[in-house]
Amino acid sequence: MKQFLSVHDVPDLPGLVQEALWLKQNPYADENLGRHKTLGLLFFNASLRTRLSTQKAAENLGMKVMVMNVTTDSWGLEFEDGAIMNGNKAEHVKEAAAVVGQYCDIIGVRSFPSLTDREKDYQEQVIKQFVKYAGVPILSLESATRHPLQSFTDLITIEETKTVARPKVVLTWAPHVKALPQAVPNSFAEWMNAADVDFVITHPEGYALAPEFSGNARVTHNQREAFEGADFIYAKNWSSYETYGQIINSDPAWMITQEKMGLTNQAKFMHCLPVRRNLVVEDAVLDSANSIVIQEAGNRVWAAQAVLKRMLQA
Ligand SMILES: NCCC[C@H](NC(=O)CCC(=O)O)C(=O)O
Ligand SMILES: NC(=O)OP(=O)(O)O
Repeated sequence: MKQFLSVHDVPDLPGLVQEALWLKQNPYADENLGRHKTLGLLFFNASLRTRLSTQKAAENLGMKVMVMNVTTDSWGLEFEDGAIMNGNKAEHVKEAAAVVGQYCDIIGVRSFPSLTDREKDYQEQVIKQFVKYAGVPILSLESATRHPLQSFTDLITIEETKTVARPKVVLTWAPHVKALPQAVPNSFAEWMNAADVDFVITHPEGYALAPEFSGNARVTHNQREAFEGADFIYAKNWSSYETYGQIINSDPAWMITQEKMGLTNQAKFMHCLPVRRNLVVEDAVLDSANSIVIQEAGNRVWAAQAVLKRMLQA
């Protein structure tokens, strides 16, 4: 793989899933593959899981890792072509990406959307500028519209915990106090549509995902109906795509409760984390035996390791 920005960069999805599950059993099998190779991780936004799991994955492959919180530790970056740089941005991405490319063999980038300019966010300007100017392969650590390492993790977690061959997987919107990106649900939908699962999305009116991501998934505004017979409940808040970046519903009735989990086929509860307790999901669900959020976060290592392995072999 020459880059990892979306599921479209994966030539054989079942093969990559098996690779990640194999690496979970054999974490040090490729400990010399990344010898003398350096991974740079650039964060424009906060992270706990992505930062630590990707670093651990790279170290399991023998890579050296450099991590930078770009917004606080480096120069303000300009992304507009032809900009007259007389404001507070000291460096253009043309130089910055190319320079980091001199030090690193692979560069990971996390950059959230503005949530103010839909067209610009969905053009993925930031990560695409890194692809254009870095001169080395780029790994998405969550971009404006996608979080492929998370979605890949979610798929391997479903694969290792499913009890039926073709599980019913439900992506459900849940309330939140902040306007959050659509990256996680977009990406989850894109990966589930590419996998062999029965995929359903449920959200309040006005929260439809961009059609390029929801694809042919079944969509319902009736959360209880969606939960019936589900094998996996994947909860996530997102801000509206239609009324771009806005919170247009905060109805607590959409919170995930034990009572609603009772409608399912003893579904496993999933969330990418961080999650706000008793707002998105009640304590009783997160603390139940059916919650697999910690296992899911643990699997971030194996997803990242499988992807980095393929990128090193490219
Ligand atoms: N990387 C996983 C999710 C990151 C981000 N969540 C957040 O910003 C939560 C922030 C808060 O709860 O204050 C999101 O939804 O895309
Ligand atoms: N799920 C996830 O990406 O977590 P972080 O934002 O903490 O990296």
